[in-house]
Amino acid sequence: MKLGRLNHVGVATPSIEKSLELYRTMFGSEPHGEPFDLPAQGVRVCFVDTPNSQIELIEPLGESSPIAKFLEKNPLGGQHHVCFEVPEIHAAKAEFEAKGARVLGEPRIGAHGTPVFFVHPKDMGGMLVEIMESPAH
Ligand SMILES: CC[C@@H](C(=O)O)C(=O)SCCNC(=O)CCNC(=O)[C@H](O)C(C)(C)COP(=O)(O)OP(=O)(O)OC[C@H]1O[C@@H](n2cnc3c(N)ncnc32)[C@H](O)[C@@H]1OP(=O)(O)O
Ligand SMILES: [Co+2]
Repeated sequence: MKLGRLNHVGVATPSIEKSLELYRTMFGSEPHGEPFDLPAQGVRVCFVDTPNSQIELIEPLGESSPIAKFLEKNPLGGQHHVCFEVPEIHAAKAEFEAKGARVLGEPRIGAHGTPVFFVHPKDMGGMLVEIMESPAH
């Protein structure tokens, strides 16, 4: 499998509004659209565009949010995951599994409307990796 385009860097935050204020003040950046809820992923999301990728701000949604523990350990928030595109999600999942990496659950529809899955940070050199089927697929 070839490493695809870096789609986004996921940044966990206790408050999307406060993070957007930071991006406005520090970079003069405006959000790409309004924040929206993704209940199936347990997060509220908002994107900020960069010239070659996106920052994905994620705030916990609901009590069992997958980013709750991360924010307990990092109350200010911080870099949470990186997301790479692949042409075909099921082939990518099978390849990670064949190489012994722990895929966290089944592919689910992500913030860009295509299926995504996560690979355990302990199998990826300490970095949580999101794999996303390319929107062009
Ligand atoms: C917006 C939707 C979607 C998109 O389309 O883009 C998203 O991006 S949703 C993003 C949020 N969703 C997820 O993160 C789903 C996948 N995550 C998980 O399944 C879990 O969070 C996890 C990665 C398995 C961690 O489990 P958790 O219960 O939260 O914490 P633990 O304490 O058990 O962690 C075990 C171990 O891993 C270290 N860790 C945890 N998170 C990260 C991280 N983001 N980056 C690097 N390392 C991480 C944690 O510190 C523990 O290590 P030790 O302390 O050494 O045991
Ligand atoms: Co993401």
